[in-house]
Amino acid sequence: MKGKAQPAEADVTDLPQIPIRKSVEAPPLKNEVAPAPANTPAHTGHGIARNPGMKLDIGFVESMRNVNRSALERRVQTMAKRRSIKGDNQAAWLLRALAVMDLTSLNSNDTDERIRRLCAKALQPLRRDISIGLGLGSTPVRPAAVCVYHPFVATAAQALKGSGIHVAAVSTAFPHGLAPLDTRLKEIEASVNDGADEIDVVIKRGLVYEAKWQELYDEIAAMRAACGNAHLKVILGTGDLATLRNVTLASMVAMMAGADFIKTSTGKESVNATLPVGLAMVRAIRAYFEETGYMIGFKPAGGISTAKAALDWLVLIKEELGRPWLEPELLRFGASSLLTDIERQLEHHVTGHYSANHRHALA
Ligand SMILES: O=C[C@H](O)COP(=O)(O)O
Repeated sequence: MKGKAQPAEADVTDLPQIPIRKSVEAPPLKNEVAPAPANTPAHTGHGIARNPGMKLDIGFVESMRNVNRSALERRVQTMAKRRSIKGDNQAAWLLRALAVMDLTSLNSNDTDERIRRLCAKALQPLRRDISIGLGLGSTPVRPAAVCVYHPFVATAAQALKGSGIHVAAVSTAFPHGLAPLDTRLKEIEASVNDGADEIDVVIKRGLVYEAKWQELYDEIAAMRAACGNAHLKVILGTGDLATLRNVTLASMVAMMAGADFIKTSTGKESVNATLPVGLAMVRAIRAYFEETGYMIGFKPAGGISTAKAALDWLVLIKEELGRPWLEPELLRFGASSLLTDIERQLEHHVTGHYSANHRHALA
């Protein structure tokens, strides 16, 4: 991915100071982080090697079949009850949520002008008085990426040039993914040519229903090849997949095919990102890491619109995967309206009162 995390961010969002009880920390991971080869072109700058993928291993995929929904739901409920993040710590976590955000606009009535305004918001996401009140000084805390439909990639790339903010494109016939493969691959190439350095692709959910794992693998591998150096986020459309077992198996196949991130939802399904689904996916990420040593990113997306929801997700990820997964290289929130609530909560932290939503308007 292009650019690097802003160095001073780590100071204001120093999560190890967050009072999460030691007993609920994620257990240590089995393997060491895979070292990045010095000449890896897409090396992220955080010592994280890009997932090269692996041959489809049906035995490994099938070994993940036994997903216990009620156990996952219980785990999620326990985490929510234990969470207590207040005051300065809460502000720090909210800044972290902002730093890992893919600020998104995926509306059928998007225009170049609207995307330019979205990019302006990404460049200066917090009102100046709030930034100063938080003691951020001139240190910008900004979203990791702006995420748009293909026709707006060039506009976003131009508006964000030199900022270090990535440009993500939803390509491959978003949100259903039902165009011919060749058409979808051409869309990826066009987005990369226009300046996208991250591509969010959707899978054909029917391939999961029919357990056509080889075809799913082949399609994702072809998409990865079409991305070149751009990073590939694979959207599973989990609300369409019916079972957590399907979610887990699709996650495994996507990672084996070379996904840099796996992402829950398009935001267009009737059920979008939920914590039990997220838990199933991060456990698949963990299993893949323990098997291969490669760290795959996670992007919950769709319906995450409140600061409280973002905190719940951050706690889940920290407890299940640990601190390294709280960096933009490994975590993103796909969200169109979350920034508004985060800014409101940070304003409250600074001033003690809330202002109306329209004072934090996005595009
Ligand atoms: O990928 C991102 C999602 O489309 C955003 O969904 P949202 O509009 O529900 O936040």
